[in-house]
Amino acid sequence: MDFEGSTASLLILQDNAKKIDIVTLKKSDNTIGRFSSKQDDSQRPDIALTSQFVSRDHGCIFDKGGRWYYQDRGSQNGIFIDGRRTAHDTHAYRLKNGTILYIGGDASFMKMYKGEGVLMIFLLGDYSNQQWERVALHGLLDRGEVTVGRAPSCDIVLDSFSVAQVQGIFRRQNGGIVYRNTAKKHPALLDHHPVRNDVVLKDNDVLVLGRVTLIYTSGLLIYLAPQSGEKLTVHELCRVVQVRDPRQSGFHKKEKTILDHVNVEFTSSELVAVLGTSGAGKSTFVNCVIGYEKATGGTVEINGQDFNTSAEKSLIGYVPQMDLIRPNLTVMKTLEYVAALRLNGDVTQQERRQKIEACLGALDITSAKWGSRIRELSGGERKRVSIASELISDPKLLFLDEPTSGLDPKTEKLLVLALQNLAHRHGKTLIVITHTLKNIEAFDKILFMGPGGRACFYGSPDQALSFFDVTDLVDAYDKVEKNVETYARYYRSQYFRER
Ligand SMILES: Nc1ncnc2c1ncn2[C@@H]1O[C@H](COP(=O)(O)OP(=O)(O)OP(=O)(O)O)[C@@H](O)[C@H]1O
Repeated sequence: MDFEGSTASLLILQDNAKKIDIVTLKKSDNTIGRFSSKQDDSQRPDIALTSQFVSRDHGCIFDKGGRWYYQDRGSQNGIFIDGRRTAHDTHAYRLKNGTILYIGGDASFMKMYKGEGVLMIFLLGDYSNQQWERVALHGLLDRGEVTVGRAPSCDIVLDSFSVAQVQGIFRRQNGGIVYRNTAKKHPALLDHHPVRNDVVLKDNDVLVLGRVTLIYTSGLLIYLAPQSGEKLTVHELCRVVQVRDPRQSGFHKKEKTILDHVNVEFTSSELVAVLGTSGAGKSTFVNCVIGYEKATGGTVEINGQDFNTSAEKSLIGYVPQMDLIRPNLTVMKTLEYVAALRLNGDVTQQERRQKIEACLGALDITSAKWGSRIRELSGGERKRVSIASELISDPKLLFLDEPTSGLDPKTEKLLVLALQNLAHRHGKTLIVITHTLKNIEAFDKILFMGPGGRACFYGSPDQALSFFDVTDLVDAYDKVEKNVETYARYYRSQYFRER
């Protein structure tokens, strides 16, 4: 199985940000150490740093069971992880998306000492081909206040809907630089704390505006606007419910596991089918992931952060089986209502219209249909409008409950192709509960659930055929039903071995 989503990178700033590197991490140990050109190349660590504060064999970063960790290797100065010093121990520290690692001589949080410390930011995803933006903030401030936001009129434009039109202002004050977050509905975070009123920026501060992370260092702002690349990690997800015990009289209850330690990782731009016999736990799985039903164990993380507490919750959309759109509204009015509800107040009329048209376009709903009432549409068209309206808030992951049920074969195929288009051309990840195997070859991955809410397989349709040793996937249902324990145990061991 291919779990490409566990790729991670390290952004490294050295020499007062004169040198910026991005390293794609291997899953096994990535050794970190000091290295100079005078040393023998065979001693070169994977992450070779030049700072005098770095020990020759400082520490290492590795992946274990789909999670990333930093472990010290007896370094002299230790390391700061998100501002906390973790010197002289060999505990493995969990790294999450955006974790800041700093090696330096000064005990105050991440202050570069004569520019010789090293600032590193751990990022989930592969950023090797992306360009980091650098803005000379000091220079811009010579001309007065500097605005930052989504609007093209801002001095620093962050092209992301997660950022407000005008998110905040930088200005000079008493020789320092102050950031004020002016967008009340869009809080900013500075080194993981919400920004209230004015904050004075220090070297190597990490400012998070929406989903954009900016590093302030040596008068520069360095940032990478987020692309697609969201990752949803489901870890040991369980749901146990109380049911009436038929062996006992009265109201005696017993526990029933309807979702049993499910582990799976969804990555961007994939169309995923959730398959399984009736009652296998497909809906329970999806409902627990999106938080509609309460999981009794396990975690759901998006980009390495707990999904339930994460501001990234808006990254997920859900299209129920029953369309919630109102039959008497036109297609355009339907989307306008959703846009008014979901988009921030500072989105202009023009931006809103562009967004609506882009969502309709992504589902191939041509302008000829924009004035039609929902009740005048075919089942397939109605479903497309439902999906388009869910796209308004720009979710990166979209869960759909049997979107093709009740559609004729031709419409069904067209809808599946539209879903595939959303995944491959628009960078969405779609997780689709389905009972039908028609068009299954259009899906990138299959999550096969077995009775008792057990995950039995996750991989491509072709891999599923060889895995279950069948020529038609329909025969896998029977095999899973009869051997759920074996498949579930095998899946689990494979999953953890490959991470
Ligand atoms: N709140 C609950 N209390 C008791 N049992 C439940 C509860 N919710 C779901 N179940 C049971 O858990 C099992 C899984 O249900 P779920 O709806 O997730 O299955 P499914 O695979 O989506 O089924 P279908 O394909 O028929 O929609 C079923 O046996 C169901 O009866």
